[in-house]
Amino acid sequence: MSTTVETVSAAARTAPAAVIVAIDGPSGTGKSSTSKAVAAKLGLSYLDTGAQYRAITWWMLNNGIDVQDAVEVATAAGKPVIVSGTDPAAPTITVDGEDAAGPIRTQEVTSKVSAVSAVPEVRARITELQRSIAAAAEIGIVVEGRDIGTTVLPDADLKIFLTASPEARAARRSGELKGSDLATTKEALIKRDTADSSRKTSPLAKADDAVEVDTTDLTLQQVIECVVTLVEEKRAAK
Ligand SMILES: Nc1ncnc2c1ncn2[C@@H]1O[C@H](COP(=O)(O)OP(=O)(O)O)[C@@H](O)[C@H]1O
Ligand SMILES: Nc1ccn([C@@H]2O[C@H](COP(=O)(O)OP(=O)(O)O)[C@@H](O)[C@H]2O)c(=O)n1
Repeated sequence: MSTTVETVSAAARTAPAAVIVAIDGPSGTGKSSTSKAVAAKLGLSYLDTGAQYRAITWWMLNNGIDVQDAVEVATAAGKPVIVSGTDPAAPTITVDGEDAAGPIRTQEVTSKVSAVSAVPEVRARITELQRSIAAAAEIGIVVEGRDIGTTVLPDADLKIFLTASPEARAARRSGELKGSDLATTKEALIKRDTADSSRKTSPLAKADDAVEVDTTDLTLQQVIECVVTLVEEKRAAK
């Protein structure tokens, strides 16, 4: 009996303390790439909250919901079952048991997601899901989105707010979307940022205690190293 207790307390002494990292910012600033790499490097879980808002939007579109009708969206918000896999090497997302990783990235979902994510009932549902996933991450988690530092996890150990010029962000995004026009991509991106920043319920915003990192002139590797250093400092101080 005493051996078990001693073994457990020895393990507790050597295990790194769970660390919660919130990474927010507009589209194309490098949140997903940075968060995945940092989580993989430090052995943490990873949660892409944008994928969850995309997943609920995809479900609404598939189920004949008028996404411009906030009342209709609010009424349906509790129906889909969204499950996120938090391994940074292979993050997954399913809706009612169906793999949604591909379909949530279509232009149609991208152009509709801001309307759905602005509905308070949608945010309440997804926020609750995000908090339960973060609470279950024993070693810690990197959670990326728009309102993680301000609303979802206001007590996070470390909050990062990534920014970059609209030109840099549009160039990165159109590099991903084969054959897309830079000006159109930039316009769509600015429109979505404006909608996300101006909604009433938990808009895209930098938390007062977040560290702002402008990634415009940084390589992805530099951003990853910067965030890894900040997390390690927080871990050491715990
Ligand atoms: N600092 C950077 N420099 C150049 N390209 C980057 C940088 N950060 C991310 N990228 C690239 O930009 C694209 C968008 O990055 P992503 O991580 O998806 O951004 P977000 O999650 O903020 O929308 C990806 O193709 C990624 O590889
Ligand atoms: N925490 C979050 C994350 C995303 N979102 C919404 O989900 C959309 C898609 O997020 P995303 O992270 O996949 O977007 P990209 O950065 O990939 O373009 C955003 O434009 C927001 O409308 C949100 O409202 N709150």
